Amino acid sequence: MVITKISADGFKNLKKVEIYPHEKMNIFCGKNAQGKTNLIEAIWLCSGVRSFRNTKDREMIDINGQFMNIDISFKNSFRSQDIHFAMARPNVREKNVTLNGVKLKTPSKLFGSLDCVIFTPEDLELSKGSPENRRQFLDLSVSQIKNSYSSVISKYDDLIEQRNILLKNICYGRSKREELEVWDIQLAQLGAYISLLRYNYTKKLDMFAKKLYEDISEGRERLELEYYSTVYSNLEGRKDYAGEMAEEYLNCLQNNLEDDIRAGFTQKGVHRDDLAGKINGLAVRQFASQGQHRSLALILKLSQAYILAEEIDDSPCILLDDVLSELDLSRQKFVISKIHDMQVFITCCDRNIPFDEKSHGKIFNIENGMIVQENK
Ligand SMILES: Nc1ncnc2c1ncn2[C@@H]1O[C@H](COP(=O)(O)OP(=O)(O)OP(=O)(O)O)[C@@H](O)[C@H]1O
Repeated sequence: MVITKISADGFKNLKKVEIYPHEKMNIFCGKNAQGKTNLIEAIWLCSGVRSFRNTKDREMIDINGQFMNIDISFKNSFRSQDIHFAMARPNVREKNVTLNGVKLKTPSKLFGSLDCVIFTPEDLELSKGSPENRRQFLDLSVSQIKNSYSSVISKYDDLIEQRNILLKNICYGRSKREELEVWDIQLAQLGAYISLLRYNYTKKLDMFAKKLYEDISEGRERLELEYYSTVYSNLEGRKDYAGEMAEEYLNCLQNNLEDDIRAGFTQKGVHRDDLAGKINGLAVRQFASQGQHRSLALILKLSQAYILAEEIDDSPCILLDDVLSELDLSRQKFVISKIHDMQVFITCCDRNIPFDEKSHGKIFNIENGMIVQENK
């Protein structure tokens, strides 16, 4: 997949942007607060996934302006496509989003057209940070290859919230235990399905990540990844998420009920699971060094890109927002060597990036929301 043209105007501080990216490497250089991340965010928005910065709709439009529009043309080996994304004040909820001229109901309908993988500095904390980050990583990864999955996750989150409110009400004698059943049955069905999808994805992840980790550690370290479930002791070979697995999930919720009432929240379930790893047999969480955490985080993101590429039978666009400057030279070279045959958008403040721009890419300069190509 290759983005051939990006136009943007009025998206945050971006002004009259019109660029024709290189089909491989694109580097966007600029001082702080010039609009580099805004450009990455504009591309990401057109992938149909919500803003990675949690930007509210009204914040997307230039504070001094009334409208914003983003236009992206991209192609794969079969066809060329166009995305148009626009909105205007005051009614920012009403977005004008079209794919190849056809109006879409919501921006999320763009999902699955322009496939992107994004690396941000926060992703470098993926291994070391909280389990919540890894669950979000798994959920985004699964939703990229299974369209309906993100709505399952939001439904599960709503149910858990309802259940937790009810648990507190039971604790204070305001509700009865029997009222839980209706929530638990639904939770068990969704939870079993989520467990299975995350488990299957983790198996793929393990396959790609093992090989990449061996490369980054020059054969010295062996990585194993596994899905840590708070409900199931073993998910190997399981398929019947609507039957046996849902039943086991329900039993788990019911067996923990008294503890949950005391705690005031649901202590077991996919909202408490984790992606766990071992390096040379030692648990990453307890024993990994800073460098090992960082390498693992990179490898998880690279594996995400490789799995998506395999699924869509094409390479996704890679968006690296201010990540390389956080890495030492050998890791920078490693990352670039693993994505050099995909289209890449890199933002940075300085241009000490290990690649030969003359033969392999374009460099753009960003200043005050305006973008100019440097090496024509
Ligand atoms: N709605 C908006 N309207 C106008 N300007 C905005 C809006 N939202 C953000 N900005 C401006 O965009 C600029 C930030 O752009 P961006 O986050 O892309 O910076 P950056 O070039 O990536 O910087 P850094 O290297 O520091 O991360 C800030 O100056 C901010 O004030």
